[in-house]
Amino acid sequence: MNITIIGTGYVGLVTGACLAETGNHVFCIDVAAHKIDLLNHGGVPIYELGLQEMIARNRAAGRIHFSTDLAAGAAHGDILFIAVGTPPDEDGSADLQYVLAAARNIGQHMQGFKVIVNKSTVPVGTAQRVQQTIAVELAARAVEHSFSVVSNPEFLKEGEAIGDFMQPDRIVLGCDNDQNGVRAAEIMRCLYAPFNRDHKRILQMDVRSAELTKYAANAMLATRISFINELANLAECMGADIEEVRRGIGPDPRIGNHFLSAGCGYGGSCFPKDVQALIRTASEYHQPLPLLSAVEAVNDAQKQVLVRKIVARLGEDLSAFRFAVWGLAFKPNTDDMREAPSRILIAALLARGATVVAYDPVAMDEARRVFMLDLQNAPAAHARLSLSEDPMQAVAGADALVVVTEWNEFKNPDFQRLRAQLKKPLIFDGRNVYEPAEMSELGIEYHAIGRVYEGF
Ligand SMILES: NC(=O)c1ccc[n+]([C@@H]2O[C@H](COP(=O)([O-])OP(=O)(O)OC[C@H]3O[C@@H](n4cnc5c(N)ncnc54)[C@H](O)[C@@H]3O)[C@@H](O)[C@H]2O)c1
Ligand SMILES: O=c1ccn([C@@H]2O[C@H](COP(=O)(O)OP(=O)(O)O[C@H]3O[C@H](CO)[C@@H](O)[C@H](O)[C@H]3O)[C@@H](O)[C@H]2O)c(=O)[nH]1
Repeated sequence: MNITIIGTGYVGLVTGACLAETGNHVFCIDVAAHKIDLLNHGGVPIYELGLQEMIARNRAAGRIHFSTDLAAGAAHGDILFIAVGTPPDEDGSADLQYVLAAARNIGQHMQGFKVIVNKSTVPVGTAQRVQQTIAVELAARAVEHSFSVVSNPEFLKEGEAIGDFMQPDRIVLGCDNDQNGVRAAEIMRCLYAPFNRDHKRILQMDVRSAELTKYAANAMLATRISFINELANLAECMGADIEEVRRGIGPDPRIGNHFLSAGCGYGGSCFPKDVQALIRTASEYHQPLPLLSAVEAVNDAQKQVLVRKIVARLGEDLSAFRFAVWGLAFKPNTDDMREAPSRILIAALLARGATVVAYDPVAMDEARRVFMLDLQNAPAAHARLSLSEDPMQAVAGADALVVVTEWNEFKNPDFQRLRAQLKKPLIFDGRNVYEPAEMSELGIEYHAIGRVYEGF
């Protein structure tokens, strides 16, 4: 099929590459000329495992093209995916300006029947707004072309995006019940047939339920994380170990093991903004969501947990201390630092006078950009932050190591060397990467999240 993807970010690029991989002719459009230029020169603007190779293979086969030409994009696709950002607006609601701009562009240029697919995460009712926006543009052109807007939320995780897209748990299709909706549903089922070989993955439903399904999934996952973090903090006070508790509850199939890792809070471009947006949408319906407000509040507090532990151990004034920070991305296997707990931690350490040397395996360029913005009003603090290209160099002479992201390369370092490099054998671990008993044996003072550490 001929497919157009509007927006070449984490979702759009992965969707485009995976649909090209299954034989479609894909045209990827973005307003960011520098991204399109990079893609047309063999680069990829984001770090996602396997993506560069997949794009290169499909470019060489002539199945994927990149352009800023919105008119050509609207003309090319029988199916037009909207995969642009929906960042939080000032009041926490999803900012739909990019989605509606994409809809306007489609309406200004489309010819013949089109399936418009909303892949961005959007509040209930957005498909209707997209439909109305396109209709207004068609009316302005005094043309009649039929189309249908499908809600097809995306559930991929960064760092595992290609696997998630190629082997999805489910493919949610929200389609209208009218003639165009039925036609669109058939086309979408055909497009997704290669990802639905056991015929059980596609879940077709009405559009509004599909839109809410995406928020429900993220809200549920965020709730599990805040729940386990709250219990971790309690376990710590009581001398219980949250990892044991997790082991104890996970085998119950009603609970399960996944998404119950205690840590220094959830970040990323999705959970924080989507929980916030759902709370905001609910308030428009005069239906408060106190549970999700608590999930958000617990997470905001949890992002401070490492700072609290550091201050409790070393005092409020940290100007005499130097900290090595391992991990800047909001999770491993991505360069994404949106809402990353590392940003809160580093800003708080610097604000208390500390010196920080940080390292991340792939997010170093992003870190330079992000901290330039985060610390633009605090030049003196910014001057006390440096980035090191090597994890052991970052640790050299530091008073403590703080682990914020559980990259594989941090899981089993040369502990003797690490201990020798640190000025004090002191680790604050925001992701429970190490075993407290092993740290005791190594003579390292260890502070984790909700774990029992008996000292050395
Ligand atoms: N990142 C994820 O893991 C993930 C997973 C599932 C769903 N989502 C949702 O998917 C959507 C996209 O997220 P993302 O992380 O890919 O965003 P992103 O910020 O990485 O990419 C969005 C892209 O859209 C482009 N864009 C903006 N307006 C445009 C327009 N009018 N025409 C063409 N291009 C335009 C931007 O330049 C940018 O390159 C969001 O709604 C997000 O919530 C994200
Ligand atoms: O047990 C856990 C699991 C995750 N996290 C944190 O939660 C955040 C989000 O992690 P993850 O869900 O793996 O990453 P995302 O790429 O943000 O993916 C989420 O958000 C996407 C965008 O909506 C959805 O498509 C995915 O299904 C959903 O998992 C990260 O900061 C993790 O460190 C924890 O603290 N404990």
